[in-house]
Amino acid sequence: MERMTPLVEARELAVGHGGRALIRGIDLRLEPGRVLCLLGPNGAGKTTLFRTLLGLIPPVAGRIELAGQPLPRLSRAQIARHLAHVPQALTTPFAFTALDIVLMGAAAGLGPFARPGRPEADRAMAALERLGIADLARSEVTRLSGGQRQLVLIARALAQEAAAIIMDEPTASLDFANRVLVGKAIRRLADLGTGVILSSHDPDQAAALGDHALLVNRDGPIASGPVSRTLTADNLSRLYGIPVRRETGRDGRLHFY
Ligand SMILES: Nc1ncnc2c1ncn2[C@@H]1O[C@H](COP(=O)(O)OP(=O)(O)OP(=O)(O)O)[C@@H](O)[C@H]1O
Repeated sequence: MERMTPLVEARELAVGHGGRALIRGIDLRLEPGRVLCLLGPNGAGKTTLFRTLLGLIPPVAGRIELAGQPLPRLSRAQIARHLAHVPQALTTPFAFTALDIVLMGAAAGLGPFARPGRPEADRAMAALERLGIADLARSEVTRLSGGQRQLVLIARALAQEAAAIIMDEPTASLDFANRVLVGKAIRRLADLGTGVILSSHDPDQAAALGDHALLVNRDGPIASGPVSRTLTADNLSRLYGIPVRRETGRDGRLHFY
């Protein structure tokens, strides 16, 4: 059977800062419609890996391809068509409205001198509606709560309509209802064919949302593969350096404690 070209592929990747590797030997592959969860302790290098995959910092070693094309050969606008990014937090000192921010996502695939028009505005509004925050469109983001700002960032990534989205702890600052909302939105996106790579500090969430998991700590990658085989008590105990137990609930979901 012919193998599908992955949306994102990294081989023998080493990532770090100033040429010094934090993690070495990362192999990852994201296919359309799949959710890959990255788990690891604080400071392991998850954000550094994401910034490397997005072409924002150079790899220390190894190769990255987006839809079969080497990352260094792609322009920023081309990368934006392949990969959208939901950072950990929205930081802007400017009084942008939520709609302004989401419009930036809708316009990310345009050339450097093109201006967003009606189609981009419609896409931005549709993304806000999908996350149930259309009523925030005219609100200044500096006045929104952390959770609302996070939803705006996710809407910006949706509006970009990239083939894959990288999300850095997308539900970290959300209350329970918004966590559920965003979790469902992520699964729905994947069901419609988008590839998602997300980091999480919650193995239960990774098991619920992920198809695959990649576990990395300061020693490097510990395990990767389908969630049920990768999120084992042994692997998570090694990952976090504490005893972890795993249980399968009556609903068939994995729980860790
Ligand atoms: N621009 C930078 N220059 C030098 N070192 C950096 C830079 N950004 C981050 N680091 C260091 O790289 C290491 C990994 O940071 P990173 O943010 O990638 O970890 P993380 O796994 O995402 O952590 P967390 O779970 O706490 O968000 C940390 O020790 C951090 O201090």
